Amino acid sequence: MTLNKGDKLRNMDKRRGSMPFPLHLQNLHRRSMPVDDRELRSMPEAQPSLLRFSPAEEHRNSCVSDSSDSVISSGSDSDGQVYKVVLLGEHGVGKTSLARIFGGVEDSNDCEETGNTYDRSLVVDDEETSILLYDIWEQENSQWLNDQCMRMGDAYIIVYSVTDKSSFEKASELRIQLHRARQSENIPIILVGNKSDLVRSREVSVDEGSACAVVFDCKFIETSASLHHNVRDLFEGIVRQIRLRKDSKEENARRMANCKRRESISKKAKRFLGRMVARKNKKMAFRQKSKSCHDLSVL
Ligand SMILES: Nc1nc2c(ncn2[C@@H]2O[C@H](COP(=O)(O)OP(=O)(O)OP(=O)(O)O)[C@@H](O)[C@H]2O)c(=O)[nH]1
Repeated sequence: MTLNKGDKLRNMDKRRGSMPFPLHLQNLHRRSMPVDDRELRSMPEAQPSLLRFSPAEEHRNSCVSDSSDSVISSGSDSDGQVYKVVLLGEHGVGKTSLARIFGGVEDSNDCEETGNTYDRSLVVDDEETSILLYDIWEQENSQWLNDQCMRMGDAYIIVYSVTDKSSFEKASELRIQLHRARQSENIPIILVGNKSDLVRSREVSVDEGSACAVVFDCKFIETSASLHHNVRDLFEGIVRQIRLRKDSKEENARRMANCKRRESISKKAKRFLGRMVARKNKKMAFRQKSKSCHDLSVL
């Protein structure tokens, strides 16, 4: 997306809102936008306090969504942390359209007024999580900004258009770049094939999308921003992926703490054999992974 570098945006205050998909109340949308490199550099880290509503506003805006157990509401998440989710992808694949649905801004006439960052607290599975969604990826204008994007996210949504093969290839490149930038980290990534409504001009099949996700070890979903198809699932999915990794990190830390006593020889042997079997049986591992790449609620 092209960043708006106007003074108007520079001076705009951060606002936030909370509302279920779909949403038409533009004035409730909150944005905080890093409009150029300098601003992004000087931008303070998002604090949960920025995301709190006044009680009156909270009452007005909180609401339960119609079809699932998710709510987009105000307030901070249970651990007080705000997770940064970054949208990546080629020009025109629908990043902004997806972000605007998330942010509750759908009228394109409001383009000038909206920024590149959207925050929402989503209640998924009865738990609240605050998400700051960044739609600031630029293909060629700023290497610094792109490097920053690769480093700053707690989770990533890599979007391609199912009607544009080159955007699919670009998505693979982005996945590789991300892997290089964050090698040792197990970051949640969802590969998104957007514009699934354009059936006749499809150039990338569902199978190609999911095979790519399996190879690149990430989750996969097809969406249509135009029809709002699977958009809710996408954002709930990213929340679940963030939580799953957080939980498994905590679990690992707990396990490490408990594992002060020495492992028995038989346990070590079991672990070693387990690894050998997994390595030998790559086909099986591939099949297992490919089964789960569509399930955004498991690791
Ligand atoms: N049919 C269809 N059109 C879509 C969909 N999503 C986005 N579009 C259209 O595709 C065009 C580009 O969408 P954007 O959301 O601006 O794409 P972007 O990735 O943000 O593009 P840049 O800002 O150039 O990086 C717009 O005309 C959208 O209306 C979709 O799911 N289906």
